[in-house]
Amino acid sequence: MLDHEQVAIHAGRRSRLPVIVAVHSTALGPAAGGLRLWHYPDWRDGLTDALRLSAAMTSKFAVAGLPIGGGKAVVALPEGMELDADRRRDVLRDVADVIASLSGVYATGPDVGTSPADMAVIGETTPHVFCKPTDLGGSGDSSPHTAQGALAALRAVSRRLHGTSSLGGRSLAVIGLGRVGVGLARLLAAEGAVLTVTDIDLDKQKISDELGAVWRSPDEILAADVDIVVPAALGSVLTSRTAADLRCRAVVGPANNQLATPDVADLLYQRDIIWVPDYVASAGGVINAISAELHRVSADEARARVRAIEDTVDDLLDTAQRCGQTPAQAASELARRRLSATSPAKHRFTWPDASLLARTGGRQRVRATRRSTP
Ligand SMILES: NC(=O)C1=CN([C@@H]2O[C@H](COP(=O)(O)OP(=O)(O)OC[C@H]3O[C@@H](n4cnc5c(N)ncnc54)[C@H](O)[C@@H]3O)[C@@H](O)[C@H]2O)C=CC1
Ligand SMILES: CC(C)C(=O)C(=O)O
Repeated sequence: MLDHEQVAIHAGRRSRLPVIVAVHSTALGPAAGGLRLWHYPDWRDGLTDALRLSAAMTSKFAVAGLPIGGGKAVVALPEGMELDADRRRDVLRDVADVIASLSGVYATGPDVGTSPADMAVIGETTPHVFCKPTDLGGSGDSSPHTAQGALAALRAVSRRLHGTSSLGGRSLAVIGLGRVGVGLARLLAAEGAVLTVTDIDLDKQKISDELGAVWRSPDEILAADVDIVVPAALGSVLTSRTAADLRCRAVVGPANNQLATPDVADLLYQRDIIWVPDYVASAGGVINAISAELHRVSADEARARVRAIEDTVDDLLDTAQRCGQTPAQAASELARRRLSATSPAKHRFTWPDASLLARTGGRQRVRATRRSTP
């Protein structure tokens, strides 16, 4: 059975590439979630990714306490296809057309393979986009905030493991030195953490050297003898096999959809390894973007909301311990409670029209507008 409210699949008018937008839930508000532009063996693998990623966004917003629903967009590139600047622009305009056709049910942002500059191109067609560059009125790159949020989650776990939130002297293995991973690795190195790192892109070894980290191959790193493994690349790194190989005491990181299957959370629990659900640890980027662009709070207040992920993780770990649950069960119950506390889906939420923001000079707190469903 399809769990999602709607899934749009279009062959891009210009690029002919498959553009997929999955809206999982608008129970809490209009849906949001990033645009992933990535290679897949088959476009249907991109569809599977979009379905899983959008469902995770619903939980992410619910646990973060934001009145936003879960969605995600994926453009599935065939293996080996590289996009030159013109073709990339075509793809982004195709994505913008699909988002515009959804009339405000979904707004996009950056994810793997996309950036604020890409959001600016989408913004030429539709207002339903966030994280555009700051000089174009957006909140800019989400990845530093995602890294700060993951750091906050790591602090809560460090307190559990070592009695202090400081990560100085702790050993961590960071998987993936992309925009979020490298930002997080730099924060950890600045605090005196002992780092092991990897990426499939061997050029990233330069960053490893710069950070004074130990480089491992992607195949070896999960079994590294460290305090905490930090997934910061793509999903499904935790399988029943890799869970058995782990030698760490916790797995906490910003990568979305880390579990290949939900039961891996139970395997980790049985091995006494703390796993913080990815949709909790990775929420910093959207917390900042929504706080800045929709709630119009100050940069300090947005940062404080991102740092509050530490309290959220503390509370989840407390609840899990008290109730004899895994942190995954505690988080998913919290999300379920918040989702079921909303009134039945009699109305569909949509993103406010950009003209509303323009009319209010962008200073007024903008609420999602509600549209009656037939
Ligand atoms: N950018 C953001 O604000 C947010 C990102 N995330 C998640 O964090 C993760 C990283 O995102 P970004 O840094 O933005 O993406 P990115 O595209 O900048 O970086 C991904 C990195 O992972 C590497 N990689 C891919 N497969 C790998 C593998 N098997 N082993 C090791 N390295 C591998 C890539 O070479 C690249 O350096 C993704 O799962 C994303 O969905 C989650 C929330 C927000
Ligand atoms: C950064 C946002 C847009 C996102 O998709 C996510 O949190 O996964």
